[in-house]
Amino acid sequence: MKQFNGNIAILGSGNIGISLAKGLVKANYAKPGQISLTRRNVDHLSPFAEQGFVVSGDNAAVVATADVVVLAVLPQQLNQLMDQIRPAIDLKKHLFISVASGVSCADIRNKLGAEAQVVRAMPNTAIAIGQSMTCIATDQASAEYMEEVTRMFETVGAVVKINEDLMTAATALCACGIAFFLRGIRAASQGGVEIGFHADEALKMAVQTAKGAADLLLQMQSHPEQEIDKVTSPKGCTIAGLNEMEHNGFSSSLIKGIKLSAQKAGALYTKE
Ligand SMILES: NC(=O)C1=CN([C@@H]2O[C@H](COP(=O)(O)OP(=O)(O)OC[C@H]3O[C@@H](n4cnc5c(N)ncnc54)[C@H](OP(=O)(O)O)[C@@H]3O)[C@@H](O)[C@H]2O)C=CC1
Ligand SMILES: O=C(O)[C@@H]1CCC=N1
Repeated sequence: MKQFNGNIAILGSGNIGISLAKGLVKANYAKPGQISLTRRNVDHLSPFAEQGFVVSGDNAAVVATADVVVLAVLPQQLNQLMDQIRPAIDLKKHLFISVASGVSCADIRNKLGAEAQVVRAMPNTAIAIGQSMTCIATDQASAEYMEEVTRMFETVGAVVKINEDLMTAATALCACGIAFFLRGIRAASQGGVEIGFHADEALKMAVQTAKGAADLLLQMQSHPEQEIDKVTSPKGCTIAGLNEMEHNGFSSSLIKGIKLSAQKAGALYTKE
């Protein structure tokens, strides 16, 4: 299996780029000195320089020193970035991992070269603490590159390999999804304040309750409704609250939001 013991360039070190860098270091996949971080406003990266990361505003220079190149700018910023790095690419050496929503491996090869090894990854921000749900896909990258990308993302969470045509769906469910669950926790804590708790204790209670719900499903490998059935005592308060939420569109709004996010994720990139 191909092993990358070399340098990783994260081009576009914003929210997800920095989360990835933090996660890879926390997981001991790489040392800070092996990870180069770029952005145009490079001053914003000085806290990371202090932690030992290489920081730069020069994408092409960083690519020249890297084995793995992570494309982590917005879809709307990607064409310009790829134009910048094209002269520095060594197609025999570089593995490209794109986390950009709605940009296909073929779109990236069209810009970087037909022989480019391109894998798409869709992590979420929990990658910073090793708890990402990351979906990965490729159309043409070799099995050994896919194995290495799997190994890399398995150090920072769970990995599922999917067909590339499902990547926008994965964006909505997993990458956007973490925000949906966070909003759910926030809403629960606001309910907790209305019924008598201080905000800090309500939030702590809501967070631990959400964690318990997720862990029940992970550890018992059961279906949510099986676990819900154990909570809803006949004529009880849980079913009363749950049905009131459903009358107000709880499941429906989550489903509709996920569908809209998936639609939007597929429309963020414009080919040039
Ligand atoms: N946020 C998330 O949870 C997730 C995001 N994604 C995807 O990751 C990508 C980034 O999203 P996100 O992190 O939220 O966005 P951010 O805006 O936080 O990060 C993008 C970064 O790219 C930098 N940038 C822009 N142009 C260049 C350039 N030419 N060279 C170097 N750096 C550049 C920007 O900094 P500056 O302006 O200083 O250059 C910015 O810090 C998107 O494609 C998104 O779809 C995927 C999964 C999850
Ligand atoms: O909101 C966005 O467009 C990005 C993609 C997935 C998460 N954040």
